[in-house]
Amino acid sequence: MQTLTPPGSNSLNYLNRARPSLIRVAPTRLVVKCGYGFESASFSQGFGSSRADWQSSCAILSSKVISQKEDSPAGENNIAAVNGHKTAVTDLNLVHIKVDENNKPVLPKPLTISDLSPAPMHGSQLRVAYQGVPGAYSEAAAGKAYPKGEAIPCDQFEVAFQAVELWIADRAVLPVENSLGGSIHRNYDLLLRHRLHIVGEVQLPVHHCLLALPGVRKEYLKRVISHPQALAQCEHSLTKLGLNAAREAVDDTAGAAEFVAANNLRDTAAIASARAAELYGLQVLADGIQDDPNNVTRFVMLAREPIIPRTDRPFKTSIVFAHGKGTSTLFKVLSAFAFRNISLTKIESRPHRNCPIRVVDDESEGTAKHFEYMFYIDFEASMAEVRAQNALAEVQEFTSFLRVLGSYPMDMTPWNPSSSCPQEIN
Ligand SMILES: O=C(O)C(=O)C[C@]1(C(=O)O)C=C[C@@H](O)C=C1
Repeated sequence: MQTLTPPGSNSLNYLNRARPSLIRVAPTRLVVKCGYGFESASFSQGFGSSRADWQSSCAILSSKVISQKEDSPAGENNIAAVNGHKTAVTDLNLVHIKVDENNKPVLPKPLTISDLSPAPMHGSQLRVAYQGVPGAYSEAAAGKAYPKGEAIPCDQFEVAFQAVELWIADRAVLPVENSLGGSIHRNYDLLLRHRLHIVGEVQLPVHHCLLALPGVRKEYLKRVISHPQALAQCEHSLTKLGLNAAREAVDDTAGAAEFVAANNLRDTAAIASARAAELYGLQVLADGIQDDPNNVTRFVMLAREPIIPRTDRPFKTSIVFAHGKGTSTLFKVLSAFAFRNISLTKIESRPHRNCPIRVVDDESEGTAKHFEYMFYIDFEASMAEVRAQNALAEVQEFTSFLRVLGSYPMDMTPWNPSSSCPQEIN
């Protein structure tokens, strides 16, 4: 788990200074959701609501104590049960002291600074939502991102977002792009629709295996099932293996393995991890069947609160924006970064759901229709850097909507490519 120390004074100044300047307002309501002070509502709301929750829990607890006392039969005032704990009542109006099994008082410990950190909120273990079932690559990514976390499987990406929003989980770890298959568009759309912040990224080498029930030979196979990304990442290898099998997409790789095992399918193989083979009792028919040995998927770590951007290690910032009224918006936006020597690591466009088509009157040609897009950009700089702040201030001038999805440490861990070509086991 990543623990970031409090920000330096520069970033704090930045938070305070930038807050009003980059808020973007739609006709009637605030639409921009930016961490890092771009929208104060979310930043303070998270802490505010949890504190309110905590205060109301205290109020409920104390009202229970009082009603317990009032309900207690005469003569039993010295020991009361409060929420299942035996409590010695030393003074009717004052403090209830818990006692242990030897009737010794157990005094509450004072809160420390770590109790006040925003997460984890429930005990010391972070609950990390991922899409898929155990054995999915997303589970491995969740483990890489939060080694001490408790991985919580979710059946859909959207559920993982909601699990964090509803405090059922503390973080979500979700794939956004793969070196072979490209972007996972669904998660780009969901990032915009939900109000979570990107607080980190992990890159996971993805090493696929062809799995089948024990004793099944590849000649028997009529079907290969897996996540669409995994099928795309193994397209050429499957052809090279000479399989005469239809390919079918399912929700996740490990789910495919589980399905083959649970239904005792002797004509179906799954593309999944070696861990999925172990978990669901399948044999590995071919190992390392991804088309490129350097196959890597990039995952983002999402939280309810943003982290404070820093400058003491490489940071990346992700933004999303919509066109402004003027011309050459994209060119101007890219220039804002280029002039400041800020490298872009990713650019993605998605259709604008709320206004998908723009109608333009053209006197000579009649009416033209253009798709409207949302643009997602990742750039290599921290929002604590002045050059990044200035670039975004400029971007804001050309765009009708701008949101910072997160400013977070880059995953710099090198990965070892898996062996260079698929290995058939049988
Ligand atoms: O199906 C899984 O195991 C997943 O974790 C999903 C997913 C993806 O969505 O891209 C993750 C990594 C691999 O690229 C293949 C599939």
